[in-house]
Amino acid sequence: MNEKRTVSTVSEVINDFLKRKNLIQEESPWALGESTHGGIGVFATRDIESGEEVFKDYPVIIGPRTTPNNPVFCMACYRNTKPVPCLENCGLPICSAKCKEKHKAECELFKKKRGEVTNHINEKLFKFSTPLRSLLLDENDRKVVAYLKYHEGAIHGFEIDKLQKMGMKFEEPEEKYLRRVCCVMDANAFEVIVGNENNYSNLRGLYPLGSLLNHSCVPNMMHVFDKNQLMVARACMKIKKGEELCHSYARAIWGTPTRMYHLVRTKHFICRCPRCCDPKEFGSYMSAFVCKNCNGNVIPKHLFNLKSDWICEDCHVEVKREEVANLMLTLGSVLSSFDGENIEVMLKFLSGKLRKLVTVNHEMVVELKYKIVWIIGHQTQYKWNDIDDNLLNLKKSICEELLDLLRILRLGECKLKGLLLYELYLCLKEGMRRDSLTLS
Ligand SMILES: C[S@@+](CC[C@H](N)C(=O)[O-])C[C@H]1O[C@@H](n2cnc3c(N)ncnc32)[C@H](O)[C@@H]1O
Repeated sequence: MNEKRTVSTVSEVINDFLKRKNLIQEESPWALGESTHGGIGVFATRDIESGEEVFKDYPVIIGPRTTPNNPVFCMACYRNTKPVPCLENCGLPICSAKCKEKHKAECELFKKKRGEVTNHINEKLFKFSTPLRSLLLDENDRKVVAYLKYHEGAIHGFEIDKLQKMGMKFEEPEEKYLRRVCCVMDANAFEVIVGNENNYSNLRGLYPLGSLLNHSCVPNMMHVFDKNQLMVARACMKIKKGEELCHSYARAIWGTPTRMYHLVRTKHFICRCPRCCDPKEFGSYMSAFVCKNCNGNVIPKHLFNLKSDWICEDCHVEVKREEVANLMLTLGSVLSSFDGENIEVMLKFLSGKLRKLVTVNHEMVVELKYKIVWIIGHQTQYKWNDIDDNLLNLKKSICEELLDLLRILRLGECKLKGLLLYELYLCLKEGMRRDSLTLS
């Protein structure tokens, strides 16, 4: 990058990218500007209605995530239905002749880089392949990547170490470029899910304009991806002209310390949005524990400090941060041990032990309720025809409680609200079906 990274140079690069992808809007409701969060941000150039589409964006780099257990999928269409090893022995999965054609340039690159070729899918290679794809970018797209923000640090670039351990060799400038790409991806990439909950592929995509949205835990923007991984970014509440457009880099159903830990570790900043500034999280107490002494709410003693001890709001008894961390770990492992086969055990834990330890809206309670919502009506043993009225009503109440919580957290027309409303609608539909059977 020769020119300085300013609002005007970045705007030029982004607009050129959108033009090349045919995504330029006639009168776009956004413009880049200096953000009070630091660096560049995206701002509304007019009032925007809730639900209105604000921009579309396309990934400059996209590929598999490195998460464990990510099922292998076709490198060209990203579907995970029966990918087979590429017949050219590059080690990557591909699913059809059409996809093989699309994958040709990448196939050549990977064969050249690997040296040794084999006729099976190399799952490690697949998993760490995304940054390597940047070697296929043309000058214009490399310029886009060069203008995106990044942070250096030990946790970034491990994909390149893994590829080198697998025997790949990179010249010094190439390695430097690849490591920079990893840093840029870590700072900016979006999780992209292709498929549905039963059969999905997990990707990460670098969306140039999307990358310029700063974070807020009270976001005014949300996004979805279509089947071609095109991002559609929408307002999830009314936005006034001049306001900064922000989305959330963390899960809304995490409490403040969990979101803070995630943002510091992965994005290197401390959020100071209204929710993070309020130790009670708008009265939701999503991270509070029940005081062993007086049953009051135990909350972090100091804001914006990951090492803070905790304190009871009522009796002021202090709790060491290590004790809270251990409790969170224990609760987390209990929750992940629930596989959905026995909902009664989950319900007993929810209304029994868990409620004695944490507040009614604690993130662990929310996580468990969320699990229960996706089990009732959908999973084996708990399909609509298998459940009694009690379980049906329970699911309905949980959906309503979670929707209330989203309102308290000021999350507007977010994706989770849409999903919960849909599940609530399914409960009401099933209830009406049962009523009509009783009447007939
Ligand atoms: C995806 S980029 C967002 C655009 C970025 N501001 C830029 O200049 O390109 C993410 C980085 O922006 C900064 N950032 C985003 N939201 C922030 C916030 N709420 N407070 C402080 N820094 C923030 C952090 O450095 C973060 O790692």
